[in-house]
Amino acid sequence: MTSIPVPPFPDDIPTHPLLVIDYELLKAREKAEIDRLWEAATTLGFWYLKNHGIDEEVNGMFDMASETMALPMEKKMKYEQGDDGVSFGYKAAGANAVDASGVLDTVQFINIAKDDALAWPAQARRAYPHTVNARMDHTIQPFVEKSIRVTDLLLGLFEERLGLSLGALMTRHARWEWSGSETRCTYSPPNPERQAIGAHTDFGSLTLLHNRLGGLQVFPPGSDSWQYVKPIPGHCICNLGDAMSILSGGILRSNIHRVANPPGAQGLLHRFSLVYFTRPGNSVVLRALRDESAVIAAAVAATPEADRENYDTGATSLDWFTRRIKNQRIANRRGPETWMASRGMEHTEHTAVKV
Ligand SMILES: O=C(O)CCC(=O)C(=O)O
Ligand SMILES: [Fe+2]
Repeated sequence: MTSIPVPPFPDDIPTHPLLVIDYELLKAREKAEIDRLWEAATTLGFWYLKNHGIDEEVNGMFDMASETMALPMEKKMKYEQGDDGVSFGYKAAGANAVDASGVLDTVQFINIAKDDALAWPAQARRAYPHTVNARMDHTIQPFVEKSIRVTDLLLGLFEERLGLSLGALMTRHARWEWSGSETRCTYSPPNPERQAIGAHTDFGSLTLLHNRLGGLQVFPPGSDSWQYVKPIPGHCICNLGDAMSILSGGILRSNIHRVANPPGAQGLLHRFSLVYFTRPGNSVVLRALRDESAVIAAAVAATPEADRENYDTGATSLDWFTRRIKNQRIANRRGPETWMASRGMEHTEHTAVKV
């Protein structure tokens, strides 16, 4: 599927510009580039990353996604993630709500735990369809390894800028600790009427997203509308999730986003996307690290009293993740309150309503 040409993203549709950050310059510790990363991370919390070196593995992952999604439904359902708040495995279309009124999503996922990719050929967390197993060692493992390498560099840079000691974030994302970190392939058929994925902030720390078609939209701070983020070949879209916002006392931004039908002629195509989510180790308590950084302590002190409790959740990463996944599942829905119970750091005025 990598060679199928796609119609271009329309040029008459407004898009939200993101800063383009060069991974090679970050690796070389170029101060000007690290400054731009910091600007992106503390304003919108989204940026493009070029020269990440994952392209070949990304192509293989898209092939794995189409092979997996083409399996008969009863095969895929054998690996369904279930309703208990675990996200590894397959998710069928319509298993999650996209808003408080309970409208159903249109997206399918295959989510593969970082712990399974690294443990292969042993099984850590769960079993997967043969289309996944067949590509574990030459596609999925290298993709996960490279995604971890990129993520570790970014976490190290954030540690420094946040005034944390060396390893303060890294040890909270240790590769050996079981976590919700996973790679996800998404598939959604054309549907101009419905959202593929409802408005949300990401649950974990850092997301690396490889998009070929449009459809991703952000709701920028201070804006009054959803805006598309245009895919750029060879550039991944990075964004920060709730855990980084909480650990940093709100200095790093976890911005709300969703997936709508791709615009223009792209809207007639079947959409696949590929994500690597880094989430803290299961045991990590989600609270601002104010006792480890004067910068973070000052940020929390400057937060309005009513919002300060957001930075001391009392939840472990596992609790946080399980609650959010579980309460999105339509099978667990009792009413709008179930959707609200799935919420994290979303700016709530934009999340419960259809905009
Ligand atoms: O498919 C996309 O463009 C974004 C997916 C996403 O936001 C997610 O899976 O959390
Ligand atoms: Fe997301």
